[in-house]
Amino acid sequence: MTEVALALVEREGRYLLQRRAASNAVLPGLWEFPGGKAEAGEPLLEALRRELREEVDMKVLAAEPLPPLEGAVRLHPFRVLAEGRPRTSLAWGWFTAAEILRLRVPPANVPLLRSLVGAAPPADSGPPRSI
Ligand SMILES: Nc1nc2c([nH]c(=O)n2[C@H]2C[C@H](O)[C@@H](COP(=O)(O)OP(=O)(O)OP(=O)(O)O)O2)c(=O)[nH]1
Repeated sequence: MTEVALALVEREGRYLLQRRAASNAVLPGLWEFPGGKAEAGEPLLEALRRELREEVDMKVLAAEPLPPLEGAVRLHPFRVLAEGRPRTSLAWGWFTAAEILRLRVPPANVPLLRSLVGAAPPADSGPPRSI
């Protein structure tokens, strides 16, 4: 099974999304969380760090894993505290989970997005701490 690390970078209730290139053979034009496949033997947290750096030039400061989702690939979402501003040649933006559900997204993301809508973190929960 292909293991994919996803970065849920949330700021003020909005998540960073980027739009996959229209030319991408896989899920063209869909709005996704930054992330990608772990290489052989690569720990998920390393894949998360590498993909966030490669895709949006941001640095992971802290990450907390959420339950994985099984589909064509296995998605491993992490709540991520990241440093910097996104820099990418793809279209990108900050969206609430409810807004994301109105965009074209990978089908496997829908249950995750629903759980984010239903479980907005309490105001005092603070940013992710573990790493
Ligand atoms: N990045 C990302 N991938 C997702 C999301 N939802 C989802 O089903 N996927 C799937 C699509 C792909 O099958 C897989 C990620 O593959 P990818 O092609 O983006 O991976 P990669 O960056 O490692 O790219 P490559 O080296 O294979 O070109 O996970 C999501 O929100 N973000």
